[in-house]
Amino acid sequence: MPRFAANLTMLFTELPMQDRFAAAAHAGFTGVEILFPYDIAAKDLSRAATAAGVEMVLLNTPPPNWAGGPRGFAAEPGREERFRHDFDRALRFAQALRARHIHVMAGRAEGDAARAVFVENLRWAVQRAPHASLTIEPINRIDMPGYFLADFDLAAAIIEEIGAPNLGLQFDAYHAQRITGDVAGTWARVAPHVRHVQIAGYPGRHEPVGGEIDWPAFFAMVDSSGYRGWISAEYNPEGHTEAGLGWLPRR
Ligand SMILES: O=C(O)C(=O)[C@H](O)CO
Ligand SMILES: [Mg+2]
Repeated sequence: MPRFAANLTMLFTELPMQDRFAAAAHAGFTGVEILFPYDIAAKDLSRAATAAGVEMVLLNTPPPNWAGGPRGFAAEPGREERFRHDFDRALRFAQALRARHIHVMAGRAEGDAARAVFVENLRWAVQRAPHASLTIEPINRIDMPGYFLADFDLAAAIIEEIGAPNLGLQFDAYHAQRITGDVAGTWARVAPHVRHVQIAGYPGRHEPVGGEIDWPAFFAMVDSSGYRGWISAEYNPEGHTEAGLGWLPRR
């Protein structure tokens, strides 16, 4: 059975960030992720994670603008220097937090030049951080207009092309359903590349309960595929976070 992590950027927002670690542990999560942790000193976040006894699972490459700013530069021609600077910053945070994965965000771009730059930047990153685990995540363009990586087959092709042991796929079931309408079929195609999973109900991006995704079947499929990584709850709670955690196994 995979382990469950709480995305602290979206869950437990009733509390200040440092208090969300303990709240997640109390609720039954054994791991946490933060999309953009850069506003708080890494040592303070690390202390909170250690005190709560939770593992830091993932963070994103900057910039840290969750409120609608750019979402990375890895696929943007002409922004290679900025990408490398941001990547090194993410690496420092990931090392300080002992984070398992770094999600390399592609940013807004399109076309062959963007694909080539994305591949080139990822090749640089996997060599720059051979001991880090890097992920790329297809994100739907309705929620994130213009985002370069919005195709699971393209992500799988790029991972195969680069062929690095420290690069894999971040499979967000919400985006998979929104992009393809077939989360199960998409999983079946790309499962060998998956090294991190995120979940949210579709439609609505709330708790993984009901809606278009058959959650018991999804968890059974992920489990039987041999995936042994983390499944992270990355959704906007309908109400109070705690009140919506009935879906979490082993509580
Ligand atoms: O939007 C998502 O699903 C993500 O996981 C991104 O990391 C958000 O920036
Ligand atoms: Mg996601």
